[in-house]
Amino acid sequence: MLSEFDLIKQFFQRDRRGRADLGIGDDCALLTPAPGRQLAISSDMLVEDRHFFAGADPFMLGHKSLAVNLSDLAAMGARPVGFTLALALPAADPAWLEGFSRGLFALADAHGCELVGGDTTKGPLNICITVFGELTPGHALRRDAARAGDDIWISGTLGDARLALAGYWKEVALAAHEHTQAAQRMHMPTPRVALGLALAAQPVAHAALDISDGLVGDLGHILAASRVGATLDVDALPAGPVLARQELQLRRRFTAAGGDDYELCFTAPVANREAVLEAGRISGTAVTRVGRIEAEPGLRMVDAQGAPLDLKLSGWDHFG
Ligand SMILES: Nc1ncnc2c1ncn2[C@@H]1O[C@H](COP(=O)(O)OP(=O)(O)OP(=O)(O)O)[C@@H](O)[C@H]1O
Ligand SMILES: Cc1ncc(C[n+]2csc(CCOP(=O)(O)O)c2C)c(N)n1
Ligand SMILES: [Mg+2]
Repeated sequence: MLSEFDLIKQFFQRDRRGRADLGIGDDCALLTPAPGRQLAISSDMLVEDRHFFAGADPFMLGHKSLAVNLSDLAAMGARPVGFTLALALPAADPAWLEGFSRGLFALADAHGCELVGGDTTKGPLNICITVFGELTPGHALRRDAARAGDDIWISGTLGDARLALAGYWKEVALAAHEHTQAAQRMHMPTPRVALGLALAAQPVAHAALDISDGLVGDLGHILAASRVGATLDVDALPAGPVLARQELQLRRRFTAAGGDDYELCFTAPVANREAVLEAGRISGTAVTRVGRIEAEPGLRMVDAQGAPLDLKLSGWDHFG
């Protein structure tokens, strides 16, 4: 039987020296911030039966637990530095821990983000990560920084994760290979860290966030914080490759209000269009212009001809 401390030592404590002055093993980790840089901090929790199905693949769960957190750093334009991991586990299962830690560290190492501490307890499966990043003071891509006249942009594609969920829920009948492809987007999201860094560099963008609850809900946070409104061209939203083959109404619903996308939605002045495209190129991330920030409050959704669309969509709400 693995004890609590064996488990930490075997699966989470690593010998290599990292950025932290003191990592796993004491009451706190110690990190020295780089001189003149600002810390960006965010937490995200994944709960069984709410964020993932019971029996979920542990490698993909390790990846996703960190990916959704790195996505928040990306949305702020911060460079990942380190993270803590709080875990509740129903049992100390070595096979599960091996897969989980492999998925977690594969992504952590790809971003130079060090696991510096955490907490482990017995209980219903629950994974909570807190990430730490750094950025140049004044360059953070804040939700309150959108201005009337800005373009609205989206990274990558939207809706395939929601389509996969619809497949699991039997809302939509998908061929097995289509479901497998869409499910990859749901279980293994790609945090757009390089794009976030490129957008915060000049800075090129004004406001940004990552899309976790669905675009219309999340864009609403930018509009409220910035005290502006927007027109969104729903038919310009880039659908994931599997969703792109579905009918128009489903495409509209799942691109505009899917959830689990972990793409960036950001605003930038019209004068920076070429700079945004360049940020996309240097980060290897597709970027698509999908609307305009306006002084008039409210979100106006329109079709490709500019005609109003009344889609009655809202964002994911755990208590809604
Ligand atoms: N229990 C809490 N105590 C303090 N602040 C919280 C708590 N829960 C959320 N917040 C804060 O509320 C804001 C919105 O949280 P939320 O988790 O919805 O973030 P998000 O980035 O919109 O979504 P996601 O968590 O999917 O990335 C964040 O600033 C977050 O730090
Ligand atoms: C089993 C299962 N059911 C539903 C979903 C969809 N889902 C759950 S939480 C969430 C929003 C982001 O969460 P948060 O705001 O807590 O970060 C979404 C889109 C899923 N992934 N797995
Ligand atoms: Mg977020």
